[in-house]
Amino acid sequence: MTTKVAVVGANGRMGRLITALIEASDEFEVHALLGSSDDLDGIRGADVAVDVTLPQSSQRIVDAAVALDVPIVVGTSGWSSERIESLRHALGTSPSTGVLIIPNFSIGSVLATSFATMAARFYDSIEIVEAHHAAKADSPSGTAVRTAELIGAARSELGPVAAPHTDQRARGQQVASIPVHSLRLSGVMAKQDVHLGGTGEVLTISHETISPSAYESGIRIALAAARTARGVIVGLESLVELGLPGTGSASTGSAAASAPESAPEPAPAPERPTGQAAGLA
Ligand SMILES: NC(=O)C1=CN([C@@H]2O[C@H](COP(=O)(O)OP(=O)(O)OC[C@H]3O[C@@H](n4cnc5c(N)ncnc54)[C@H](OP(=O)(O)O)[C@@H]3O)[C@@H](O)[C@H]2O)C=CC1
Ligand SMILES: O=C(O)C1=N[C@H](C(=O)O)C[C@H](O)C1
Repeated sequence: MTTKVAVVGANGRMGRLITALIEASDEFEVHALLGSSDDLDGIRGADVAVDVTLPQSSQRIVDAAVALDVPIVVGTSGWSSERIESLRHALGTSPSTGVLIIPNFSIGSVLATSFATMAARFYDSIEIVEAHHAAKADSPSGTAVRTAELIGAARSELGPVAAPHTDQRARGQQVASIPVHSLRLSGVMAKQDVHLGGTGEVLTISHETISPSAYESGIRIALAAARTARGVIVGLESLVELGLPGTGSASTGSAAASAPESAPEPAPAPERPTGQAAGLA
């Protein structure tokens, strides 16, 4: 039985990638391809919808999917922990459908964020530098916001990071007290460096997406999981067993706050015998 998917944002970069992936798959089929001038009622009857649009459009699309009882995977950025909490509240205690908010479909990015979260309580001086292609509409990136929020939660007993002179504009935008600096550059796809400064040392956790193919495995995992999920689920790490302390659906901080009401069993950690995402592909 194939899963019928409605792609919202089908004309965009991610929408085209997801459509091509569905069309090449035996597991999924296209139910509808929706752009900004299409009626969201086109989602009706799909097994799963996926939203890859703009932060300012995403809430309305999620609301439409929930109203039609169609589970939705949200790849669009802009879902801060505050927005997620109000969505969770709106869905109530026994939701009949699922909303999977996946700030980054790349397993490497999710691992890098988890590593930074693990390291966060050992360093008081932490800043994030993210770089994206020049056509990206929003800043800071959804991944940087998620990373900063998870770091902030991991340090909840330690308090804010030590970030001097944040009244000066060039010091970035503070998210959960962590300065985030956004570059929008030709030649870059997506990159994030988390710098953790300590006594006599700096730990830098760096991840770079060099091809959109990095998103494909995560997209397949999220689409497959969405069909039976209930409630709000945040992050690929809730769907894939990373095997790291302090990660997964039983994670700490805002990841715990993101624990799904009814998530599917996490997929086992992918085996990567060739150094590629073999187990995820
Ligand atoms: N989670 C992840 O791993 C990733 C997430 N992203 C995020 O995904 C989002 C999309 O990125 P990208 O594809 O590069 O962006 P693009 O600018 O290429 O595409 C955005 C698309 O959104 C469509 N759109 C806007 N509003 C609506 C609406 N109300 N209904 C239907 N479609 C709408 C536009 O449609 P039209 O052309 O018809 O006007 C446009 O084609 C961004 O938020 C980005 O940050 C990106 C990469 C990876
Ligand atoms: O717009 C993009 O390209 C990306 N957006 C997401 C984000 O805002 O974090 C995910 C990835 O970084 C690519």
